[in-house]
Amino acid sequence: MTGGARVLATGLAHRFPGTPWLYSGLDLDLRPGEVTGLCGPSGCGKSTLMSVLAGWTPPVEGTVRFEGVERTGWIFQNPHGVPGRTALDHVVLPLLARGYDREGAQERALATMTDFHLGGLASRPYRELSGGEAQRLMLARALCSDPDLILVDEPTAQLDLRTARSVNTTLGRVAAQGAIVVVATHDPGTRRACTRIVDLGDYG
Ligand SMILES: Nc1ncnc2c1ncn2[C@@H]1O[C@H](COP(=O)(O)OP(=O)(O)OP(=O)(O)O)[C@@H](O)[C@H]1O
Repeated sequence: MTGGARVLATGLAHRFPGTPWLYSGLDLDLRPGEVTGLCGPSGCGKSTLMSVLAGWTPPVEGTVRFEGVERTGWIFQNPHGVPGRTALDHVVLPLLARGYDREGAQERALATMTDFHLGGLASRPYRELSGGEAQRLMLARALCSDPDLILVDEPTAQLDLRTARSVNTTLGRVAAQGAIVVVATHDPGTRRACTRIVDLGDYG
């Protein structure tokens, strides 16, 4: 995480072949510390825009400039883990892949999991985690890779109110640690956790 990252999108427009424009004329200037909520009705192009902001999908019109974005994390709506592996393993393994030794990786993973109120679940197999615990685990794992940009798709879609509230609080914490956070959501609670809302319905 460099802390000086910026994503500058200008004049974005997107459509799929043979279909109407999803959005057009969209400008975004995303900075660390911000949580930007992408809102709008189902099918308006939120996930498509996330893919454009991840640099995976080229925009049909417009440009996206990434400054100082070395690592991007994407947390999908339905997180997939390895059922028989522990919660801790899910956070440790990417750290090992980044060159941490086992002790260092476990220490960092546990500290981050504790931040996300998951410390007590470290040795629990992934298959026994609740939906909200799995979401928070994926956020903890993403944060451990020191991402400059984190894209989160519908993080509270299938969660109860209390768990959703805890996930929403987490988004602010991730941003406060210096990441640019972009979240696609329909949830009023998540909207309140955002520092800025982009309603794609305004660009249709
Ligand atoms: N590869 C594709 N080819 C053609 N159409 C696509 C493709 N991917 C998505 N679409 C269409 O583009 C539109 C926008 O999809 P997208 O998933 O970005 O919407 P969304 O706002 O994230 O929806 P939701 O809130 O339901 O998740 C939808 O009508 C979808 O069917």
